[in-house]
Order: sequence, then C-alpha cells, then structure tokens
Amino acid sequence: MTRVQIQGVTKKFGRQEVLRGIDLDVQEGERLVLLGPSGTGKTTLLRIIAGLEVPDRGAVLFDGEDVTRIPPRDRNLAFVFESLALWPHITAYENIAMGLEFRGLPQDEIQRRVQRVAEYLGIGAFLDRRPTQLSAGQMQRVALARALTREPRLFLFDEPMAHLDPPLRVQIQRELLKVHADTGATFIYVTHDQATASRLAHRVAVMHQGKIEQVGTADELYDHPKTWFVAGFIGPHLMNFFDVVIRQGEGGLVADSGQFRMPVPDRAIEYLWEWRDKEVVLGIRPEHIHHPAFLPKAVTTTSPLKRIRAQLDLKELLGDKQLYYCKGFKISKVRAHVQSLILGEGFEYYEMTEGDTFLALVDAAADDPVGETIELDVEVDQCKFFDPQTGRAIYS
Ligand SMILES: Nc1ncnc2c1ncn2[C@@H]1O[C@H](COP(=O)(O)OP(=O)(O)OP(=O)(O)O)[C@@H](O)[C@H]1O
Repeated sequence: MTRVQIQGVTKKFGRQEVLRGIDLDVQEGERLVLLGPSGTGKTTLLRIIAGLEVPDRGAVLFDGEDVTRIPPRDRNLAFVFESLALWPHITAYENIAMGLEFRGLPQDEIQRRVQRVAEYLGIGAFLDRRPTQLSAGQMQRVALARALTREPRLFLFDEPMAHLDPPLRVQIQRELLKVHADTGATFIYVTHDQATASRLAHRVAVMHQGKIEQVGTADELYDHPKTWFVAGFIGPHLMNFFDVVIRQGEGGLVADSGQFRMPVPDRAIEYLWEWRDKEVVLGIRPEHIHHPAFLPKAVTTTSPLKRIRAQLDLKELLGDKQLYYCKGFKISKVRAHVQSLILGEGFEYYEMTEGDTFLALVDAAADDPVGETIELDVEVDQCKFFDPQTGRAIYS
C-alpha cells in the first residue's frame, strides 16, 4: 500500500511536450485508472511512476519520499505490460520464478511462492509449458503471477488486457479485483477503454494532450464533466452540442438556439446569470432525450421535460434501446471539434454523427417511420453548459 503523489511532472521527447504539468495524488490501496485517447501520455506517466523514465521537471513521491531518481528495482512495485514481456524459450514456472531467483531467494522458498501464486490464479497445471503453448488468458495469468510473487505494494498495469476477447478480459479483470482485495496494494491502470475504467477504478483520471482534465469516480465524470472533452469522451454515445444564447424569459432563463428554447435548469441559473445575452454551448446526452410514449419511470416523476420536434433520419437497434438519428436543429461545430480530440487510434465511434444529425436513445419498442416528424422529450435538468472559448463547464 503505497501512496503515490505526482507533483508538477513535465516530460518532452525531442520538441514534443508529452506531459504538461501533471499533479495527481493516488491514495494507499486505491485503484486509479488513467483513461484517455491514444498518444495523450498515459504510458509515459506510468513509466515515470515506475522509474523507467525520468521527468524533466517535477517529482514522484511514494509515501512522502521523493523517488524521482530511484531506479525501478528499488521501488517495490510490479509493472504488467501489454506485451506481458514473457520469455518464450523458458517455462511458465521459470518465467514466474525469474524475479525471485534474481533476488537470490533459496530454491525451496521460490518453489513455495510460485506454487502458491499459481494455485491462486488457477495456472498450477500449466507451469511446465512455454508461453507459446499457453492461451492468451493463461499467458495473462502467468504475467500476473510473476508480478504477484514480488509481493509489491504498488501494481502498475499498462493496457495488459487490450488484446483479449471481451469475456476473457472481464474475467481477468475480476481476478485483478480479487488480487486487489487480497493484497490491498495500490493499483494504477492505464487504458483507453471506458468499460475497463468503470469496472476497475475507484477513481478515473481522464488524460488529454499531456494533461489531466479531471479526476473523479466514473459517475462523477459522467454526471458532472468539467470540460466538453470529458463530457464527450465519457459515456456510451457522443454528447449532442448546440450553440445557444442565454436569455432572460418570463419564467426564468432560457437557452435559445434560434430553433428551440430550452428552460435553464433551476440549479444552473446562478451559474448562467452572468451569461445573459451571451452565447454558450449546450450539451445533452442521447440518453436524456426520450420518446414521449416510453418515458423511463424516474423521468416521469422527477424531471421537467421540454418537448421538441425533429425529423427521424435513421434508426439503429442496440439491444433494448435504439438510437434515433434526428434532423431539424443546427449542431454546434463544437461537436466536430470534440470528436476530433477524442478520435485516436483504438477509439471508435460507430455513430454517423456528421452534418446536422443529433442523437436520441429511445426504447427499442418505439416504431416511428423514418422520414416522419416526431416529438421527443428532453430532460431539462440534464442539460450541461460550456464556455465556448475555454471548453470548461459553466454548469454540469
Ligand atoms: N521514448 C520516446 N521517444 C519519443 N517519443 C515518445 C517516446 N515515448 C512516447 N513518445 C511519444 O509521446 C506521446 C505519448 O505517448 P504515450 O505512449 O505516453 O501515450 P499513451 O496515452 O499511452 O498512448 P497509447 O494509448 O497509444 O499507448 C506519443 O506521441 C508518443 O509517440
């Protein structure tokens, strides 16, 4: 159980600024996930924590002690890479035992530890096989077993599950949770996969272009994003963005797009008051735009709704829900901007979101014909508002 503090860390490779002032405090025994698109510096930050890279500026502290220049082997941590770094020409047993042998432990002690960890991870029967004779999941467990034999207080994982099939990935991630519960070690885990992040993390740090945009629980990031980047990146579907002017109406403030007028949520009024007669960006998730005939129960009882009319352009069935692609409102160019920030290698949007199409996630039973003008209900209280200059949330 190590507390990890990262203070003002910067790192350049050549002229490229890969980390631009990172501050992060990971508590003892916490599972923290570094989440972000490709190339945002997650791996570099993890390597700095491991001691495999030295930052240009700033410090890394373990339990209050500055370890910035301490070599990896003296940091009492285990690093599990995506490549797993297993030696192909030796057995699983030898791969697991290697670190212990390196440390000069007696053979009977090594055997005891390897056996115990192998039983624990269910690979006891495969110890005499070489990595090429193991399945992907077994190799994963061998790499994890090797990390566990070191009995580290801090585990660092760099996308070690990325190439596994989703069911196997989920299973191994459950085992990681078990390892965490049994060891109480601190976990720092790098991924670009949101599902992984919400399954594993106590808190998620969202990284973007060498900075941490926001740290919070998965729910906090989804419900209260601090920037439009986080708002767009977190969640199953890209947020809809509209340019609106905040106006003082008779019943309070309204967000006026020129095509619709949305009441400002009561709780947002104090934040938007000074934005009267100015343009802001309104964000609303597809999950918060409903079909009037299929309103979820929680919505009917608690939420003020704003009825809008739009033309149904395309439908896409997603299990018990379907995505309605609708036309009728001008979409903010912020959406294309956010989408371009998010889209990196390894991150995929399946949605056809170009042009002036916005999305609503409605019940699969809704059967409006494509081409029709339909009515939809927007949950007013779920509207978020962003500063069009800085991208920071005014209210979320
Ligand atoms: N040793 C290096 N020398 C030069 N450039 C590097 C080096 N390591 C990383 N980079 C560059 O730094 C940037 C950040 O890389 P990093 O691997 O930290 O990002 P990441 O967020 O982990 O991305 P991914 O999810 O693709 O692994 C990339 O543009 C990468 O090409």
